[in-house]
Amino acid sequence: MEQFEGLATAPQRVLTRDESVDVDEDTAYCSLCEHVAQREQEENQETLVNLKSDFESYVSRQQALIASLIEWGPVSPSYGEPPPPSSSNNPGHLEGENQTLNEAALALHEQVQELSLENHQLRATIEALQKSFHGEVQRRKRLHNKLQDLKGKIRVFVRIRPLSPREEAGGCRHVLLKDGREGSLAMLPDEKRRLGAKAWDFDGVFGGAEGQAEVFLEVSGLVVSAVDGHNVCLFAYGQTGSGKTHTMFGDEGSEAGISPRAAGELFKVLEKSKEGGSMASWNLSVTMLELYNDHIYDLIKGKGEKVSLKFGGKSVEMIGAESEEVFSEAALLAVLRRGSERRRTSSTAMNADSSRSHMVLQITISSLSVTGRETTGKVTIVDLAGSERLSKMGKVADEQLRETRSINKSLSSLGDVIAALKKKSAHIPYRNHPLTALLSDSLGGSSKTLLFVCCSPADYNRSESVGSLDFAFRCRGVGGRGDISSTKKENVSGRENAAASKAASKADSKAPR
Ligand SMILES: Nc1ncnc2c1ncn2[C@@H]1O[C@H](COP(=O)(O)OP(=O)(O)OP(=O)(O)O)[C@@H](O)[C@H]1O
Repeated sequence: MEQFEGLATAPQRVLTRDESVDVDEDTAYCSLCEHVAQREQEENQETLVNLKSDFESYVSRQQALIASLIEWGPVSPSYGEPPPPSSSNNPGHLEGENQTLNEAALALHEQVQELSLENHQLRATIEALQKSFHGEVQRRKRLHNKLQDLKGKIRVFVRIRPLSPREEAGGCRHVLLKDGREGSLAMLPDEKRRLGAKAWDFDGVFGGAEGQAEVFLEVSGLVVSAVDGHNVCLFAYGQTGSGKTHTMFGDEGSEAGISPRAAGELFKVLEKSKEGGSMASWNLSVTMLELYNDHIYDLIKGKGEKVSLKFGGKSVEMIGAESEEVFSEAALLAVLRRGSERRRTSSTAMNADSSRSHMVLQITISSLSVTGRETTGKVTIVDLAGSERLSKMGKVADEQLRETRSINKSLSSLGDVIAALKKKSAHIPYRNHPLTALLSDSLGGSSKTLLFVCCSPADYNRSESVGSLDFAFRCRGVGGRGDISSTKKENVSGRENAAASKAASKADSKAPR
């Protein structure tokens, strides 16, 4: 019965169109064909198992009959007396039955051989389809990467928070307005201080009416890139109290920010890739660091656990940083919550719950494809501490003064790195500050960066907003679409910039605030 060996070990995995990793039609079609062939093979397999069992029962019945024939028939010389002439032990009757069984077994054997051949052919079809499916998966990855790079290696979005109740009560004026064109932003002139209007073009502008889900739509494609093996950096920059932590972490439910949404999306993409048949296994680990007064602390281990940096050839090693493996979205969210609670905050003139440190969250995704290809990508999420002008802080304690100076120094190092990347300098000063050293493998090169510049819309924050937006505009020039943008300079002598002023007044009349 060797012809049955190995049939029970035929592949059992079934692919469905829904489980397909991507939206690419060719891949979906390929996956569907594989599914159909697989289904057919499974049906054949079931028939074969039934036939095998029938065949075995015929053979055992036949063997029992032969045994009876030997026992009772005239061929058996050991018995002197012939058996009594009953139908059950009549050798003539048994021989007839044996003949019928022989014929049935022969017919079954032929059927089994036919099905075995068909099964073999189906297996070859499945192998060919699987090969083509894996080719399609690679093609989808390359196209997705190309698309992300075409959008710009550093993409810059502006998020303008709504006026706070305190600002509204104080009669603050809304001076930052979305222009009609996508990604255009205008700032109203300040006639009293003789400051002209300004306008910028970014990759996108989110006003106060756009919620967390809309913001995340710009990020989800980059989460797929990280699973595909690229380094992705998402960071929030802006004045204190402008909405950075709200954007990067947010609150529960619909107010959840980028980090918890990215956590959910990561697991969704990983599970889909595994079920879709392209990924054999994955591993996800997370580190969470705080950079406070130029020192790095581990937020996973606990408050006060210092981390140091060791510079190798092109790499930077984090000594003392804990990397926690997580296997579910809930576990990753629990790590995020724990780390966020440990972060240093204090009350400032601008924000009652101001983050006084930079927070760097790194999620590393390693995966193994079914063809044996190993891939590692990383999502780095940075919630920068708020930049604050010392002159605006009023009377503050020495400690707060030191914090603010350290924050401003690190942000200026970040600016230097961006400027060097923009100039395509041979030397990029990543190592000048622990913040930029930590981001060295996620800023520049082939990595993809998405910067959210958060701004207050209020007139009394005008100069801080201009500072943040000018910084953001400089960043946008690093690779991609940003290279072809232009900005209109503020007219400091008091003469109005006509184009910017027109954009500002147009935005003032129709843009949602
Ligand atoms: N888009 C938004 N919609 C509604 N509320 C917002 C928005 N952005 C920020 N806020 C609210 O504004 C306040 C300040 O925001 P947040 O703490 O995120 O600022 P921040 O830039 O992180 O400040 P800091 O640098 O001082 O830590 C919070 O109460 C937050 O809920």
